Order: sequence, then C-alpha cells, then structure tokens
Amino acid sequence: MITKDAVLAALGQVEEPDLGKDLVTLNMVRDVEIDGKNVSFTVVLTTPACPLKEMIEKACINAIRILVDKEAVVKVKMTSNVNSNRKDARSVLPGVKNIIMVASGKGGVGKSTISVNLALGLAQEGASVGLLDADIHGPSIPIMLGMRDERPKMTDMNGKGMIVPIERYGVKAMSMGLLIDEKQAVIWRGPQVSSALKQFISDVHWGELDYLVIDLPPGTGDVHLTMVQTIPVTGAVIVSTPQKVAAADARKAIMMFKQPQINVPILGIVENMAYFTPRELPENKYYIFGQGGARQMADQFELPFLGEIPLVQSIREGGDKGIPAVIDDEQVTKKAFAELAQNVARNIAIRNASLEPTKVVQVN
Ligand SMILES: Nc1ncnc2c1ncn2[C@@H]1O[C@H](COP(=O)(O)OP(=O)(O)OP(=O)(O)O)[C@@H](O)[C@H]1O
Repeated sequence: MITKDAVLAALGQVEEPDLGKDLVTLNMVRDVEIDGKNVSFTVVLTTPACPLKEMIEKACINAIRILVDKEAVVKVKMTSNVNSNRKDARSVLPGVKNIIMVASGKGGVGKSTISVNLALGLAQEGASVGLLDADIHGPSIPIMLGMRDERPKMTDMNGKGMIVPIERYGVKAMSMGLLIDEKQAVIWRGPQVSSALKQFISDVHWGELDYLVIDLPPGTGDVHLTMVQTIPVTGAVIVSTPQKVAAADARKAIMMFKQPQINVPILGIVENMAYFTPRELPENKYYIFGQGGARQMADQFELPFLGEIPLVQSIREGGDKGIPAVIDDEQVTKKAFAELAQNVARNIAIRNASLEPTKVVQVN
C-alpha cells in the first residue's frame, strides 16, 4: 500500500538543483493525496518562470516510481509562489516582492529595450510585474509601450493621492516621462533629480507585485545612489554589448554595485546586440562586433551570464511602434527574451535563498 510518508520520503530525495536542497525540506510539496495506485501532489516553485520546471516534475515522478511503487500513477501539479527576502519595514514599495534594477555603464546599449522585454517576459511566464522608467533625462519606455499620450490617473489611498500605473501587455508601467516636462528636466541638477525620483517612487500605487523592473538612466551617478538609498533592491541586471567600449562601461556599473557601502547583488550580465540575424535567414548568426565578450566578463567577475539578445531589425521597429519584441511573432527574439526572463527569475530565487536581504544604504 502506498502511504503519504513513503511519498514524502521519496520526494525528500528530489533536489531543487538551484537551491541545493530537497523539495520537502524546502517546503515545496503540498496536498499529497493517495488513492490506491494514484498519487497526486502539488509542487510550489519559487517562480513561475522556473526553467527547471519539467526536469523537477520528471524527477518527482521517477522518485515515486523507483522508491515507492513502480506501478504508481503519479500526477504532479506544478504551481509557484514567488519568493522574496525583504526584511525591511516596507515603507517603500510595500507590496513588491522583488525589485530588479536594469543598469548599463553606457547609454544606447539597449537598457530600456531589455527592461521592457524582461518585464513582459516575466509576465508571460505568469508573474505579476511592474515596470518603472527612472530615466528622467531620456525616458523611452512610454514610446516602447505606446503610451506616450496617456496621462496617469490618480487614486486616493488612505487620504493620500497616488499615481495609478498604466497597464500594457499585462504589465503595470509608469514613467517619469509621463509626469514631468522633459524640457524642464533637462536643466535639473543631481539633487533635484534625486528628490523628484524619491517622490515618484513613493507616489505610485503598484499594489502586489512579484517583480518590479526598474530601468535606470545610463551611467553610474547620483540617480543610482538615490535609488539604492531609497529602495531595498533585490538585484541588478547589467546590460552590455560586444564592443570593448561598452564592456569597459559595464565594468564600471559592476564595480559601483559591488562597492561595500552599496552592496547590491548582481543577478548577472546580458549581452544585447550580441550577433546579427537577418530576417530572411533566422538560423544565421553573424558576430559582427566580436564574440563572447560579456560571457568572459561574467566569468571574470564570477557572475551569472543571463543570455545573448540578437541584433534584429524587428526589435528596433517594435520599440519605435510601441509593440515590444516579446509579443511579436518573431521566434528568434521571443526565444532569446524568454530565456533571459527565466534566467533572471532563476537567479533571483537563488539570491533570495542564499544571500542576506539588501539594506537601504546610507551614502554620505
Ligand atoms: N537587440 C536589438 N536589436 C535591434 N535594435 C535594438 C536592439 N536593442 C536595442 N535596439 C535599438 O537601439 C536603440 C537604443 O535602445 P534603448 O533605448 O533600449 O537603449 P538604452 O540603453 O536604454 O539607451 P539610453 O540609456 O540612452 O536611454 C533603440 O532604437 C532600440 O530599438
């Protein structure tokens, strides 16, 4: 006779490869039910974007068949509950489980393109996602999401007026560009930008989110410090391109986050425009700017390499039209961005299981 104890003992042998512990110890197994040879249970993953989903499901079925009963009919329900390791007072972004900053040392490497498609990619996997455009001097997200002419609505939250993010393609988005006059912002100095940003962060009503993706301005300046002083960041994604000059600037961004007084974990490096793929020959890859630079940089800093995004005409066209690549039909770009979203989600789960929460830092 199959018993619940035997089932749990077998599942106790199945390891979550990224977290290095078994599913029972990690409290990921729920609702075990047994009816004769029929065994069913739920596995609660730490993210819906888990790239190991199928592998874990197979390992569970095998464990029951090998260790409990080879004739067992096993039904596994795979669900998720995104984990978080926030231990701050939640005075900022209270309902947000994980905060991802997308950064690059240099402008024009595709940071906004990556932010938008990463947010949409995570949402397509089933997560609840927000996207915040913190690039005051060059906000491009309103264009990329086709919401440049929209004006955000306000809502009353316990007597305080809050900005309601705009929903696009299943993601809640908000940009400084929708609230401030760009011509005026151009002459703002660092402190003005910082205080506007602080205000902006606490004035948007995000509600409950699994992930909030923040598109930072390029560089390594005041705004970046303001952000880490204001927000308990889960981790940063560094965007680079294959050219040596971009890599040198990406290094600066890495060094900034690694500084002991900032200490924001880096979730990994993504290489944008890694190779060119013509529309007519989607299988062909031309490494026109050189190959493997970002991967080497990741190895050098012992950071995860999150993926290569090809240089494709439709990514640029989609960005200009307000139709991001992820929701387009082009399979090459869809696949590259889906892998990026899965790798980011995976590294957040690992980070949450292994590292201390990020503290909001005081920089003097
Ligand atoms: N992989 C790609 N393939 C084709 N075009 C791309 C790709 N990535 C970005 N682009 C295009 O390059 C331009 C710059 O991209 P984007 O605005 O995302 O860069 P950025 O790093 O955010 O720039 P900035 O920091 O200066 O705002 C845009 O026109 C965008 O559509």
